[in-house]
Formats: sequence, structure tokens, C-alpha cells
Amino acid sequence: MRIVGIEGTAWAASAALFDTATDEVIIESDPYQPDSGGIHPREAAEHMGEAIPAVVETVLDRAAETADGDGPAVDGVAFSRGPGLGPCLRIVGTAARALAQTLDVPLVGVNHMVAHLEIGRHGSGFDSPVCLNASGANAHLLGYHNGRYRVLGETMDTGVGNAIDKFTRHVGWTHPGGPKVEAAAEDGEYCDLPYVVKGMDFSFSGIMSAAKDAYDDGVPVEDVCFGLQETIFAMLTEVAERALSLTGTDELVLGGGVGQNQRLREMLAEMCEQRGAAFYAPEPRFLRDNAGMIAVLGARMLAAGDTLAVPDSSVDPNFRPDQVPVTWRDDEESVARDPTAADEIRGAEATVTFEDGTVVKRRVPKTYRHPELDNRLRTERTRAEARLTSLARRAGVPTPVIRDVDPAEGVIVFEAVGETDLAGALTEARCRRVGEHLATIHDAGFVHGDPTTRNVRVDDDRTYLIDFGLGYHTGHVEDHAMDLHVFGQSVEGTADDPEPLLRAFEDGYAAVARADEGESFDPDSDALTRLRQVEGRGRYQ
Ligand SMILES: C[C@@H](O)[C@H](NC(=O)OP(=O)(O)OC[C@H]1O[C@@H](n2cnc3c(N)ncnc32)[C@H](O)[C@@H]1O)C(=O)O
Ligand SMILES: Nc1ncnc2c1ncn2[C@@H]1O[C@H](COP(=O)(O)OP(=O)(O)OP(=O)(O)O)[C@@H](O)[C@H]1O
Ligand SMILES: [Fe+2]
Repeated sequence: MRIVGIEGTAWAASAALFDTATDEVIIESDPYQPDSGGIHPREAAEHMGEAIPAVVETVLDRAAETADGDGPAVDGVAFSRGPGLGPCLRIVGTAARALAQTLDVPLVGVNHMVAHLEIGRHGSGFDSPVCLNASGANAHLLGYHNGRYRVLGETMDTGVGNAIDKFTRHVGWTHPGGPKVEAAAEDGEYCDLPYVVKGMDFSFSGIMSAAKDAYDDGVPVEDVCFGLQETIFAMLTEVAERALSLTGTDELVLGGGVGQNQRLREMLAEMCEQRGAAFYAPEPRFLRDNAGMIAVLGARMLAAGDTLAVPDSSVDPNFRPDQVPVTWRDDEESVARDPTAADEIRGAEATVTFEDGTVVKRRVPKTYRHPELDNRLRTERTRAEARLTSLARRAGVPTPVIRDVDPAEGVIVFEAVGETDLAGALTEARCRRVGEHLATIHDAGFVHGDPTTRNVRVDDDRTYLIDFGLGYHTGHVEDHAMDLHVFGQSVEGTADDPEPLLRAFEDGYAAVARADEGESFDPDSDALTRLRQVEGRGRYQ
């Protein structure tokens, strides 16, 4: 089968030919380069209008040269339907429809972010990996489960490339900024910047303003670039490790334009090697926006009969990866694996050993992180975990009794609780309990920070919260909603039938929140109301 792909969501006007018989991909691209500032949607669309016909023609010529008979011998036309800039997408959509009609072949509408993922699965041969998409307008972790790509974690504000590009605009460098930051960091030294992960979600706004302030205050730009890379990429590596730990899978693939960065690739490779996981990063031409990945996924979709009639082929600037019905994979496949029982457990952050009813949790140094950042995080989190585990118990939530703490070494010794993780023993009653527990600690003035189904231990009678290392004191409804969001994502990414579990969880939360606040309860400022907003935010900025 031979498929033409067309890409043009933002900056890359690109066409490709993928031949399934030879596995060969020809890509022809013409990038848009703004004269100043970032990407201007109107200018980018003008570029698409001129460049798309030209790159498509080049690819069709190549197709004709390599065809057996007359004509280009193409079986289908695949195009990026979204996400991306509306004016650009519309031009690509029009070009793809016209080409499919001229060649009289089926039209296939591809989700650009799923294509960033599938190109890594295609190249690696992995079955069911976690995918870290690190691109300009996005940053998220995806895993296939129950017939969809689930968003296991994502940025709460801008995409990772856009965050870096905003900093480089501030210092007067031309777009794109990512490669310039990478080059400048070669001559830099570490500087401290805010590090923000919440479960498998993360945000860049705090670190970007701190980076701009540091530059304005005279910190050498090379040092800010170095600190930025160390901090942002350590955050991405940490959440990727959390996703491996939560799902139990041992395969990671990288996607997106920021994936071209050597330092990011090095950190991910090191993390995976140390966990015994396999890591795959596609070659750069398949990481940055390109039509090759659109053609490769298009071929799979076409083989599954997943084609579009022209009237149904409108583009979608906010097309999320979890909206895509995954027709080309078996519903039974999943990123989630059954955990194996062992005396030593390796979480995302720590190793945990069991000795006579006692648990020793060691936050071992992460060699992929800069040592200063690593020491800071291990000490802060060990301290937070010990303090909040005890505070939660005082508020009435079952947690392990702490026996000993050594923040400098990152070691906690505490009571072993529960018989198993909630991940392997999900029931509505237990999820309801987790909802009640979270409402109780929120009312007591702090959040858990990482309430996934692996951070809840259960036995016949009780449901314990553990692993408070990412928790902090706060009364903000947004922070409360993030706790609920993190739990919801972890259930959706691993449970067979998440809906009733999530309903029970939210009922439990609502019941305690209402009881705690009594007369002063205001449903409009409730965390559950805010949760709906967090879930509904289209984060393509
Ligand atoms: C929706 C779609 O239009 C969008 N595409 C996109 O963002 O282009 P992509 O090629 O995946 O990524 C571009 C980003 O990748 C960054 N980048 C490129 N080379 C880099 C490097 N060596 N280090 C860090 N960032 C780099 C650029 O600065 C830019 O922000 C997306 O995938 O989110
Ligand atoms: N007090 C405890 N009693 C029983 N089991 C525990 C206890 N603490 C940890 N565990 C087990 O060890 C696993 C890893 O612990 P924990 O979540 O604290 O480590 P982590 O590295 O911070 O994990 P992650 O960051 O992936 O959530 C837990 O999922 C749980 O199965
Ligand atoms: Fe992209």
C-alpha cells in the first residue's frame, strides 16, 4: 500500500509518501520561519497556501518515478485534521480533499498528536508503550487502554516548546528557540528554577517567569538556558517514570519537536536504563512536525477501513488524542500490566523494602537529574512526606505510622499498611473512601499532590493514603481540583470500567466536603466544579 501524507498544523508545510511494502518514507518539507516574534497564524496560513501545493507535487513526482505503471500509484491520502492553527488546518484539509478526489482514492483524517506517538511505536516495534509527546504546542503522556489513547498526564498551561520559545523571544532570539537554548546551555552552569509536577501533570508558567526574571536580573543567559533544560527536562523525565510505574509497562517512546534535544533524550534514556525499561526515540526527521508520521498512521487507519467521506472531513483545531477512536488496534491491548509481588518495590521516586512489618523507603539519587536539583527534591519531599503523613492521620485519614526520618539521606522508615495497592483491587466502596479522605485532608489545609491508585493501600477494612511527598499546604480550590484530576486520570488509565468508580469517588468527596463546610458550603467554589473546568480546558496554547 502507498499513502500520501500531508501535514501543516502550524509551521511545517510537508508532504510524504509511505510505501508499506518497503517501509520507506519520503518526506518533503518547507518550514515557515517568522521574521520576528513567534508563529503568526495568518502568515503561517499564507505560507501553507503557497508551500503545500509545491511539496505535494514533489512527492507525487517521486511517487510516479517509483510506480510500476503510469501515474503515482497511490492508495490513499492522509492529512492532519488537528490539533493546530485553524487557518493552517483548513488549507491542508482543502488540499487533501482535492487530491483524494483527483486521484480517486480514500481520504484519511489523522490526529497529529497520535501520529507523533504512533511513529515511535512503528519504529520501535514496541507493543504498548507509554509515549511522552514533547512538542511545541503540547506536552503529555499517552497510553493505550480500553480502545483509546488515555492522557495519563499533561501540561496545565503551555506546551513545552512554546514555553522555551517564549523565553527566547524575551531575550531577543529568533524563532524557534529550542535549538538556541540547547546550544547556549553547552556553556552554562546550573541555576535554580521552580520545579512543578503534580502527579503526572506539570506546569511551566512559574519556571518561565522565573527564567525571564533571572535573565533581567543579570544571570548569564547561558546559565539560565542550562537551568531551564535541567529543570524542564527533569520534570518531563520524572512524569514519564511515574507513568511507567503506574501502568507497570517497561516501554517508553518519545515524540515531538522538543524530542530532538540531546539532553532530554539522554535523561530519558538514563532513567529507562536504570529501571530496566526499553526506550525509543525516532530519528529527528520523524520527531519535528512532518508528513511522514501522518502517512505512516494513515496507512494503518486505511488498512482498518478508517476513512472519511468528504462532507465529514472538517478539521478540528482542538482535536485531543483521547477523542480518537483507535480503529487500528485491538481493544484488548493495554498499556497497563499486572504488578508482580516482590520484597523490594521500585516506585517512580523511591525503592521500598519490607522488613518485619516495617517499610524502608529510600529516595535514591536520580543520576539523570543535576545533583543540586536532585538533592533539593529528595530532601524536600522526604520532609513533606513525613510531616503530611502524620498530619493526615491526625485529621482522621488512615496512613502509616512514621518511625524514623532522615531527610538528608531521603529515607523514611514507617509502618507497612494494607495488603495491596488500590490499582489491583479497585472497588466502588474503596474509591468512595479515597474521595472522603481527600476531602478530609483538603479541609485540614493541604493536598496530597499525587493521589494515584498506586498511592493508596487497601485491606479488607481500611483504605490508606501513602506517599505524600508531593503534598503541600494550600487552601486553593484549583489545587484541590488537581488532586481529584490526578486520581481520575490514574483510574481512567488503568481500570476496565472507570465510570462507576469515578462516580463513587466524587460522591465520597462531595459528602465529606459538604459535611465539613456546613452552612458555609458554596457549590460554585467547590473542587468538583473546578474539576470540570480543569478537564474541559483545551490546553493548546
Ligand atoms: C499541533 C502542532 O502544530 C504542534 N507542532 C509543533 O509544536 O511542532 P514540533 O515540530 O513538534 O515542535 C516544535 C518545537 O520544538 C522545539 N525544538 C526544536 N528543536 C529543539 C531542540 N533541539 N531543543 C529543544 N526544543 C527544540 C522548537 O523550539 C519548537 O517549540 C505540536 O505537535 O504540538
Ligand atoms: N507504608 C507502606 N505500606 C505498604 N506498602 C507500601 C508502603 N509504602 C510504600 N508501599 C508500597 O511501595 C510502593 C511504592 O511506594 P511509594 O508510592 O511511596 O513510592 P514512590 O517511589 O514515591 O512511588 P510513585 O512516585 O511511583 O508513586 C507503593 O505503591 C506500595 O505498594
Ligand atoms: Fe507536532
